[in-house]
Amino acid sequence: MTLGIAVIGTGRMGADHVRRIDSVIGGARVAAVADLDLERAGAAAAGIEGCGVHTDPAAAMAAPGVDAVLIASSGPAHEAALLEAFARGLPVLCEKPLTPDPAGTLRVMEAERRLGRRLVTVGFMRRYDAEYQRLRLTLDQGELGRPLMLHCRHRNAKSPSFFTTEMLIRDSVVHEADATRWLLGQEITAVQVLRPRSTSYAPQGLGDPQLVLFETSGGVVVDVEIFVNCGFGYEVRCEAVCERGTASIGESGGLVTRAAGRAAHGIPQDFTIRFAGAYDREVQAWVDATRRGCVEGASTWDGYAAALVCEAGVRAQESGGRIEVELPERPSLYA
Ligand SMILES: NC(=O)C1=CN([C@@H]2O[C@H](COP(=O)(O)OP(=O)(O)OC[C@H]3O[C@@H](n4cnc5c(N)ncnc54)[C@H](O)[C@@H]3O)[C@@H](O)[C@H]2O)C=CC1
Ligand SMILES: O=C1[C@@H](O)[C@H](O)[C@@H](O)[C@H](O)[C@H]1O
Repeated sequence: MTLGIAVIGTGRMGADHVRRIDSVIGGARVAAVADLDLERAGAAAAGIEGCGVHTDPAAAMAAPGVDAVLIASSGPAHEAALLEAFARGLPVLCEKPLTPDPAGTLRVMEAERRLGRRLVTVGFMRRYDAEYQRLRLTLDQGELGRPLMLHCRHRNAKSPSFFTTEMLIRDSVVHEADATRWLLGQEITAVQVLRPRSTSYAPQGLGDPQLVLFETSGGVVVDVEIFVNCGFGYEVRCEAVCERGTASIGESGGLVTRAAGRAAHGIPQDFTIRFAGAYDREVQAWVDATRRGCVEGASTWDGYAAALVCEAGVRAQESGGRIEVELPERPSLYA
């Protein structure tokens, strides 16, 4: 059976996911879309046969032929959409952050536990990126010895107009929170944030860049430069420093040219280019698992753990101190 998907939120990511489901991946169709902005929803659905266009997420989920939901609305709208999907028993792929704050994620987790089965996959797409997968395999194979440190760089050319200093952590560094847990198989136990002077290219009031430090349960220290108005392009790098060597990803965009005394390579301008393959694999994997009746990938628990790390990060931003992450015991549903 072809999976009928309701896509909630048809902004930048939602519209890209509609295009991906409609013309890149297999086994699924866009059955309905919803966005508060009807025109935007209509534009995303243009040319897709039988795709209903709505402003209300609940109406899109109730549309004929909907078997599953992809949530790509703004972070604060995720919780209501998730609970609506649960009420209908629909499997969900939800863009990160699962909710912007751990209190919201906890409510979602409690609702899913009451259902007694997993319905949610969180869109932490780096888990599907070929370079991240090779880095994890390299660490798992153990030839480099135990990891000691990760040096991460996360740079965006320009932040959206609605971006706040908190969002550098909750919206951007949330990726490194998940990637650290996934790469190392360790929990993040404490967070510190150092705040250099802000770039004059950041909108007024935005503290950009920042240096975020994680400590992990296995004694690894992770530094993350988050810089969302770097100006020159989109870069996500990670270097693992291990006992017998290092492994790094994100160093070059692929092709390198050498001419007239210079070597050069292009830099992607945003995540839709750098992570295009990862988004394709993520959505395909979710569709395939859902059609088999399975739920795979990052769980609500992973979304919660990342949200707790980000909460500690925001408190560390405010206090300038070292904040411990209080992670409760993992419920058996997410074992
Ligand atoms: N995995 C990744 O690399 C990325 C993930 N994201 C995530 O994707 C989500 C969407 O981000 P963008 O597309 O960049 O934002 P956007 O602002 O371009 O789009 C959000 C859309 O959601 C709609 N919306 C908001 N509340 C709604 C509601 N209650 N019901 C229906 N529609 C609603 C808005 O009208 C807007 O069209 C966010 O969770 C964001 O964190 C964004 C960029 C990259
Ligand atoms: O998820 C994303 C955005 O929401 C976030 O704002 C960017 O900083 C990240 O690079 C991107 O992957």
